[in-house]
Amino acid sequence: MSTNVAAKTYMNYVNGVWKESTSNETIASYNPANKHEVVGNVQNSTREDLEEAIQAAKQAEKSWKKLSGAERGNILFSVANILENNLDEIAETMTNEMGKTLPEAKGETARGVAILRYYAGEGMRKVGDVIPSTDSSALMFSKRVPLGVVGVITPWNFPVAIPIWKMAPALIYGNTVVFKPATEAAVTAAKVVECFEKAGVPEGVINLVTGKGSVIGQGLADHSDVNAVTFTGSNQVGKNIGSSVAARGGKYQLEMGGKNPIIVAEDCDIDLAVDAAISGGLKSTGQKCTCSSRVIVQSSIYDTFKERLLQKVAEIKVGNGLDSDTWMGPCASEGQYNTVRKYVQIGIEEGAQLIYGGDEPQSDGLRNGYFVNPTIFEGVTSSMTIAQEEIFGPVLALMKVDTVEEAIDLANDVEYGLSASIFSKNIDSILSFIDDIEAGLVRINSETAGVELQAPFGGMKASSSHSREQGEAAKEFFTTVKTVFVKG
Ligand SMILES: NC(=O)C1=CN([C@@H]2O[C@H](COP(=O)(O)OP(=O)(O)OC[C@H]3O[C@@H](n4cnc5c(N)ncnc54)[C@H](OP(=O)(O)O)[C@@H]3O)[C@@H](O)[C@H]2O)C=CC1
Ligand SMILES: O=C(O)CCC(=O)C(=O)O
Repeated sequence: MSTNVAAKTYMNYVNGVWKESTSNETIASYNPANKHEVVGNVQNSTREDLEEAIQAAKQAEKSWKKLSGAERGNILFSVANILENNLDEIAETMTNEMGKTLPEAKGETARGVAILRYYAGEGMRKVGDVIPSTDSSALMFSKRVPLGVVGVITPWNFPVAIPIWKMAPALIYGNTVVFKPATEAAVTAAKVVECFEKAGVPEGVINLVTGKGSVIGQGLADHSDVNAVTFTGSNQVGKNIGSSVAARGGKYQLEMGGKNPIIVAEDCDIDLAVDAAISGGLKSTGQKCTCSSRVIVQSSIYDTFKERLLQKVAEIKVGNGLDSDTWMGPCASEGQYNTVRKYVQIGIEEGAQLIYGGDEPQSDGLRNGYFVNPTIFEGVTSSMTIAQEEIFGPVLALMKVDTVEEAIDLANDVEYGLSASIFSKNIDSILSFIDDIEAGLVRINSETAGVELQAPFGGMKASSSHSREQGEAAKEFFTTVKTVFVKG
């Protein structure tokens, strides 16, 4: 493990105390825009550290769940205010640590603030229903109660918003949390947890344990005192976590990949569709599970669409996310960079035509980062790897079809079903799309990415474990129901 002495070292947060791992080892987190710069060091934790955190969370749940929803909500309102006051610093850390541009990082942090306020308000809303009993002298009602200890395992691509959209609902409904962030975004995660500490969240209610996924993530999945696990990340890891938690009777929720299509119908506003393909496919360097990666275009407008797309993509400025003129930052890590390069090569070998990018920007200032240019393939068919597998990079695959029906069939011809969009002015095409598309997020004349915190979020098919996150849907996952029968 490498520790950089010049960079700050961040501790675990266990039972209200910032503490070192029993391993006495740290892991350095590097800036993907400059691989020689260490953003911070985080603890390389052990199962012993995790055990302490889980027991602290178990103990704390007894009193946390006894607070009223309004009391827990007031604490979350304070966390929101503290996060808002530290927005610039946290966003800058995010940009340094995983590469997204500063405006995107600020937008995401502001979204974290809004999510916290939404769930803080949830503390004043109902947690049950009165149900008429067949016995006229009895009172029957349902009451939602917390699950207990929740393990939160998150990825690096939304290092503020995803942890908050899992932890805020877990906490407001009375659960306690053990949080294992992605190692590549663990410094940002520590700064988010500092906001919870400063807001006075009682000891043990939220615990941060950084370290390897195979040790800490798997440890959460296996531990019988962890009542539920919520995960966002890759399909492979998600499936393993799901089966580990299910094997011991725990509850789990998985949000995983996407291979999201955007259908460009011949009657659409082509400029709008071009903007959506670029924004939905290339923002955040294509590292969103909701990113558009397949652009399915009707043949009658294909050439016009392609020409305008190429014109606009040529205007994209790749660079360090902190520079104000950068539109697209680096890949988040060497691993992601290698993955993108690998898929570009596979695309070429399988016969797709590379019509833009596929290489790296040549500017001297970018030599030390994991930069790639936006990339466009055409002549992509559904059997090709780049039409089937999640790349998680700035790569668009253009596919040509004759009809909207053909487009919808092609759109559905993947194992994933997270988000899908159509650009059309024809109400029949739009209604068929809404009915027939296999996706949890169905977007009309709007890009595939972009999630609203008050609405259910999740996918069909291999994209999720069929549950939904965010909005009121979170209540389903983070609580269980008691049916109470009272006879006087
Ligand atoms: N749906 C989405 O939003 C995301 C999808 N992905 C997809 O996954 C690919 C790989 O990205 P990657 O970061 O490796 O995603 P992972 O699924 O490996 O990581 C997600 C989280 O799971 C943890 N983890 C890793 N291995 C295990 C394990 N064996 N048991 C329990 N937890 C584990 C990670 O910890 P640690 O960081 O320590 O490894 C991280 O906290 C991407 O290229 C992309 O296709 C990635 C991120 C988000
Ligand atoms: O599109 C978004 O805002 C959310 C994307 C997301 O949840 C993810 O990439 O994991």
